[in-house]
Amino acid sequence: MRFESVDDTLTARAFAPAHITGFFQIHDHKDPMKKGSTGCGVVLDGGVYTTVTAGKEIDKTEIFLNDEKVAGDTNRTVIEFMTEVPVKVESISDIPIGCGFGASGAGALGTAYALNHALSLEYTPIQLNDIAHIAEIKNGSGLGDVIGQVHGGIPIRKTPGAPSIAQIEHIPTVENEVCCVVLGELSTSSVLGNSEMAKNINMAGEKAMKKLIEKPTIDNFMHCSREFAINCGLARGKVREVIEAADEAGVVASQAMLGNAVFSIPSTTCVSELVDVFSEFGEVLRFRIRTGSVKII
Ligand SMILES: Nc1ncnc2c1ncn2[C@@H]1O[C@H](COP(=O)(O)OP(=O)(O)OP(=O)(O)O)[C@@H](O)[C@H]1O
Ligand SMILES: CC(C)(CO)[C@@H](O)C(=O)[O-]
Repeated sequence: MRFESVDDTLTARAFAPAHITGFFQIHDHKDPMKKGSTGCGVVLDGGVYTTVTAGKEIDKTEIFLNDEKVAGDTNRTVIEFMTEVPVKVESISDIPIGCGFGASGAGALGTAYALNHALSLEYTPIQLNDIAHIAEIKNGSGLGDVIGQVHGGIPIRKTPGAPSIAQIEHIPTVENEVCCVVLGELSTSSVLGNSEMAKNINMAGEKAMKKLIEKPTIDNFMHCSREFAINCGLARGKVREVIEAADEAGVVASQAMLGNAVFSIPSTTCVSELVDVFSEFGEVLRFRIRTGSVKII
């Protein structure tokens, strides 16, 4: 692809939603198409807006997140897979980074869709979804977020692997409110790389999945997630305190995987009580469930 003049700029913008995992099981495989997770999570109306630009003035690929230059390894893997043209990727996130909201998956999906549109590369949505999944797997930044993000709502990921092969089923939902409080960051790759933790995650994840399948409701999803977070040993310290404070107010909350953050999907009558409890620990972030998926904007 050759750009004749500086006016000859190609650009496109995409939105990809956040995905909070409630519980999961790791499924290792040497083929990134088959590696991933099973589990269940919720897709939010907040997420990452990604603009991709190519042109004569852009001679090397650079990635920006919230106006700061970042390594953007997962985004880079997406780009290298799709084109040799250098591009500028600018993501603006209205969700916290490194806190269990699937920002890396949203960035990968947004990059894939915007790049495809900007350069008219003619990949299909199915291919773009798989490319984003493979980039997450190769960089250890996520396992199943991309699958959730492309389906919207509350997808139960019943089999692992890339979006084109993973089987999902939805928990019926309207666009309920999701409340969150963030206590700090937690690196996804550091948890996934700890073999003792991975063993505990898999034992607790299997139990949670069995229990959810028996009764696939939002209420049961929150109970299964809470039990998972405590059983696998990830919910400790302040995260545990927030979960217990919510218990006292009669609302089930759990940890956003994998982050130092707590989330809940309260019934409309409990929202203000939950917000009061969460606000004692930090700023309360309020979203709605997004039943749609990625979009070019
Ligand atoms: N949209 C993005 N664009 C560029 N870099 C990103 C983006 N999202 C996350 N990162 C980078 O990924 C790293 C955090 O990855 P991590 O997977 O822990 O975060 P996350 O995706 O927000 O959380 P989780 O996967 O647990 O939901 C940080 O170094 C951050 O700079
Ligand atoms: C590993 C994970 C919890 C990190 O966000 C997520 O990608 C998932 O559910 O597989």
